Amino acid sequence: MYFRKLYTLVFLRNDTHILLGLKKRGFGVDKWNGFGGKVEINETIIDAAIRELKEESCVVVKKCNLKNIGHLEFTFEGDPTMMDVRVYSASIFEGAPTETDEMSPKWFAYTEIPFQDMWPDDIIWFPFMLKGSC
Ligand SMILES: COc1nc(N)nc2c1ncn2[C@H]1C[C@H](O)[C@@H](COP(=O)(O)OP(=O)(O)OP(=O)(O)O)O1
Repeated sequence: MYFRKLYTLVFLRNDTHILLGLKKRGFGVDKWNGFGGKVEINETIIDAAIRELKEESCVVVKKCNLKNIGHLEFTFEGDPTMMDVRVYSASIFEGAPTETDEMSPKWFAYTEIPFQDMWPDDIIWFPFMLKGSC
């Protein structure tokens, strides 16, 4: 039996590129990923997605411009917590992606995603996301 914990993960995209951030500390350090983190108590999932994106990249996105594109569940051997990750994408946002204490942002062409420096599961589900089939 697992204890479920809610997380968010946001990807900014345009027709050809996706914004990833290189995690500078903590869980997933030195991996490229979307922007996200834990949903706080008394916070909606979407508010958490907006807050984490801003904290980690300085980009502001409006609720109406966030599209819910997926739901991932991760478990780790010996850990009773299940990470319940709600995934969003947005192509309309305000501000320029800026390095923060947590993340260093960079745009990648869809053909040049750095899977070798990402979580190993990403190569399985990213292609579906990039094709727009989720
Ligand atoms: C295991 O595979 C994973 N793949 C991908 N692509 N993303 C993952 C995976 N496991 C977790 N994640 C995501 C989910 C969240 O967006 C982050 C983890 O959040 P974090 O622990 O950094 O949460 P914060 O609230 O920012 O934590 P601190 O404030 O304590 O730094 O990774």
